[in-house]
Amino acid sequence: MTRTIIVSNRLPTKVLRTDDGLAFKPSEGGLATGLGSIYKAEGNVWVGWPGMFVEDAAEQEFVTEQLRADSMAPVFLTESEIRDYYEGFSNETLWPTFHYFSQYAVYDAATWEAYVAVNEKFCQAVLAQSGPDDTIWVHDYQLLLLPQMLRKARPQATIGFFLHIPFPSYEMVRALPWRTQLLEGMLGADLIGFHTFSYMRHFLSSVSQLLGLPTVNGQIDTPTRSVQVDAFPMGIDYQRFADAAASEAAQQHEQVYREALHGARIVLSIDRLDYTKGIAERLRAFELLLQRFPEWRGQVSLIMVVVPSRDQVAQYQALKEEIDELVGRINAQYRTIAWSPIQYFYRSFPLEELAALYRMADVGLVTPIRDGMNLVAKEFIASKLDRRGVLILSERAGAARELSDALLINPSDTDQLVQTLHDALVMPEEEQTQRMAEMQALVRRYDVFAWTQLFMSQLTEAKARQRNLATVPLAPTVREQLVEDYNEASHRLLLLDYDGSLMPFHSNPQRAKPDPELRLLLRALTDIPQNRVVIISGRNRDTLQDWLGHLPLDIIAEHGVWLRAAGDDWSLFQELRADWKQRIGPVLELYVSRTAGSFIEEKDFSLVWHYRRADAELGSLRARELTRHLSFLSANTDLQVLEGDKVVEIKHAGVNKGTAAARWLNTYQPDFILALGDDRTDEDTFQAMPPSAYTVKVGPAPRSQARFHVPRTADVRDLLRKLL
Ligand SMILES: O=P(O)(O)OC[C@H]1O[C@H](O[C@H]2O[C@H](CO)[C@@H](O)[C@H](O)[C@H]2O)[C@H](O)[C@@H](O)[C@@H]1O
Ligand SMILES: O=c1ccn([C@@H]2O[C@H](COP(=O)(O)OP(=O)(O)O)[C@@H](O)[C@H]2O)c(=O)[nH]1
Ligand SMILES: [Mg+2]
Repeated sequence: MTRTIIVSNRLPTKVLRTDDGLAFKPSEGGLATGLGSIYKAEGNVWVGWPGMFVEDAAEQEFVTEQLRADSMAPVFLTESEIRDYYEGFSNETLWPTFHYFSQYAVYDAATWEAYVAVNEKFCQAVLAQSGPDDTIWVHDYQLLLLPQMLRKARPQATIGFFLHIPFPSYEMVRALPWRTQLLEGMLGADLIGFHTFSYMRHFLSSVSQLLGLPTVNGQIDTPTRSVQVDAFPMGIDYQRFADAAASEAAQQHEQVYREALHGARIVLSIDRLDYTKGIAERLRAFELLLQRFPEWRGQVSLIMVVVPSRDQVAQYQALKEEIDELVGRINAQYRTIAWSPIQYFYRSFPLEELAALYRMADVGLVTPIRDGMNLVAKEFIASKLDRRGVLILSERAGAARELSDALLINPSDTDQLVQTLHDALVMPEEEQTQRMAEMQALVRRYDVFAWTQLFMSQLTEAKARQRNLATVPLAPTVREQLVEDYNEASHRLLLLDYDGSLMPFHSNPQRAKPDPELRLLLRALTDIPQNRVVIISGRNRDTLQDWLGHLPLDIIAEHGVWLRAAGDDWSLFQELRADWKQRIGPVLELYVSRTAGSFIEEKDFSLVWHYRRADAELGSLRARELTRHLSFLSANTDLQVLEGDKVVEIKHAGVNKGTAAARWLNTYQPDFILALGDDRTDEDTFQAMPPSAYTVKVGPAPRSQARFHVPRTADVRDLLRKLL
């Protein structure tokens, strides 16, 4: 049976030390509360940290035992790991960076080391808890390296990753000295999920700009696999909150609270203590409300629950002081014997009491500066059984992308917030229930169970897509077979693409000259009398002649336009015209003027626009535009537009690498064929080959008509050496 192993930094249960020894309590925070409902299905396990330093071996064993009964497996962290990995790198480097608080971000090589080590520790724990067929679902920014670590240990594993916080713009990510490792760490997964489309877009943009990997329709082609990226806005356990709100206990609490508040209207604010939540800003706005709308004095109270969080991190301590001071000041200024403007609680509440607060609040005030999702907003909605109450929600919370019936505010615009608070307090009941009904329908439908199911089914699909690709890795067994067939053959044809297959790319194409190793390798291959070695390239014949002409090779240049058999002169595949270049050239010039770093390569019978040295995203945008433009201009002609690896080429339609390669097949009648290529233009070669040929796609990702795939040019060299 396949099981699901959930992995997150924090377990949904935390251990506490009390006077009576160790105690267990539900954890706070959206990840733990949100997923807490779903992991207990048969055989599943949740691997994570129990939230406290447990040193004693006997105590560790006790905790492990207790948690096992609840399908949890603890990862114990040492004090220095808690400091450097959790408080340090996770919460002083990644958290502020991903929430656009770069001024708070610390860059410290020592905490990075701890982050790597603890991710490794989690990796070992997951491997110990799971079998090769299990699905592993990794959560959040504390474990960005884990997917890749698991992938190394289990290349075939099914691995999902979900990020619960925003994924910021490339400009933020690039500031991290460890950006490459972090992105590569995530790419160990088969499916990567985010709360919103814009987080997903930012991630794809970072991957393309920092790793230079191609991304199409949310799919990233890594050298070994294609990885799917998608948006999955997380939901809550709707029924659980609706039931809690309906419970006898919640109603009793509500009654007690209402009596104590003497009928004041209630604005409710609930968060973990965090500078991303905009708590201080919210207090200032509430103070302004009392200033600008004096009619609310004595009439409305802000109930503010702040759940202690990360209290060893300096910024959190400073924020705590700021809040204490603000609350003190506002209360001191406005309170009366009978009324307090702010009821401030610095602790966490059990579910029934939270439910009572949600039930009774007239306004839910959720105004984070940045927030991955914000589940409090959704819990507030689920608890409104009578559909009365207004949600004020920051447009910078992930939840705002779904909850368009909330009163959306810009958390930097205090005037707007104050006015919106007033509007909410006077909103007609009919409008309240209308808005609430819309939001309830949505939050109920897209609950946490739907979320899990969707993520899991997309993960299964992503995995199936990888498997269904006809192109499979050139596994050691296949390679042995290839070498055996090669050894038995007497007329061997080797069709070798140059750039991206024999040679890695260079930002300046003229610098991708064959290195001594490659020249020796080609020389040795051509020395074998049974071999016919053909370089099959899109490059112009002068360059190929210059670089490789001295070797006894056959050469196909300009995608099949020019041919040269070893020792012979160059000849044209067929008579072609080049007058069209005068018409198309200026169009390419236009794109060069519009795209710094791009340039034109002119060949005898084709023109190429190169953008390898241009800004990656601008380049691919322009490439698509140029392709459309050229396709329009070349309609009803015999010209063809091709998008290659960071190039757009326009050339004759009837002549390509495939038509040229076919000529070699006919004249030479080989009994062994190896054809290598890396880009779109090599697909024509692959297509022209008989089924028995060894066709091998080189480089990022297995989307090809070739039978086999190798990730790097270095693998090609290895393979060719095997033939000597
Ligand atoms: O584990 P802690 O350091 O105590 O922090 C608590 C959790 O905070 C973060 O929650 C996020 O996940 C929510 C659900 O997806 C989302 O609504 C919210 O916007 C996020 O901030 C953090 O991502 C978790 O890893 C922490 O456990
Ligand atoms: O006393 C409390 C107050 C809040 N919460 C829960 O903490 C979570 C906060 O999640 P959210 O997504 O809003 O923000 P995060 O803390 O994850 O950034 C919600 O599920 C709340 O129900 C809690 O467990 N105890
Ligand atoms: Mg190539």
